Amino acid sequence: MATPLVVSEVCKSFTMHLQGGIRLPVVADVSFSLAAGECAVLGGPSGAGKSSILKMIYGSYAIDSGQVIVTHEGNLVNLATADPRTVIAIRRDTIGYVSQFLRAVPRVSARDVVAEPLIARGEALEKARAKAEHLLKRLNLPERLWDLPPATFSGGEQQRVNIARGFITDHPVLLLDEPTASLDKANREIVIDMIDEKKKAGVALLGIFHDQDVRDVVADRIIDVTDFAPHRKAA
Ligand SMILES: Nc1ncnc2c1ncn2[C@@H]1O[C@H](COP(=O)(O)OP(=O)(O)OP(=O)(O)O)[C@@H](O)[C@H]1O
Repeated sequence: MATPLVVSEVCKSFTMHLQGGIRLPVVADVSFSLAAGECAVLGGPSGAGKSSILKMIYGSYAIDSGQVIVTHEGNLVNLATADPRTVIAIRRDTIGYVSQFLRAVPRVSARDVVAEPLIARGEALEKARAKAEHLLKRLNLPERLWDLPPATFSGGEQQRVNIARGFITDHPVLLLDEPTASLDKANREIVIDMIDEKKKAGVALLGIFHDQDVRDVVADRIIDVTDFAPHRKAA
């Protein structure tokens, strides 16, 4: 079986156009791979570049140099050079992402926000909605909220909608950016179980977890992002 994700010598800096074009190097020579069925966790202090690495892998941030190779529909694709249509197809079928905050779509119910990634992959509406309801129930989102748009939900409720949306598909790679940050202990336990089920299903997971208890339980391996600090490379 092909390695689902290989990150090789990736470098990233931000150019601050409003500050006279100053370049801020964030990470350099980021190299690691993810195996099917493992959960690797990005570690390191605030500002080390953990979220930036996830965003590059998801195609949200441009990559200055290096490669992010993903196995997509049986082919190896380099996300650093992929065209936007390919990035959209990879997001639909290969790489899932649970961000910290829900980007709520006005007037779309919580149930349909969760069902949408399955519908985009061709699942029948009723089946997708049934699966969405199952996940929302599992995550203890009160049934009275399912028909409502999540914009006015509490932080923890929005996060559970986001988790359900990210976990509803069977993407082979799943990126998790602090998925448990706003959750109480009971719901954190449920998300830990859901991560475990993904691992058993052969999904490769890469996450950021500031909560040490969650990290200790889910991490098969910690990738220390300070190893990719740009100044170390220049020294
Ligand atoms: N869009 C951006 N424009 C400019 N600088 C950015 C941008 N995104 C991130 N940075 C900078 O890159 C550095 C790394 O940020 P990043 O969010 O990746 O760190 P992190 O390790 O995830 O931090 P935290 O644990 O606090 O979330 C920071 O100095 C941040 O200010």
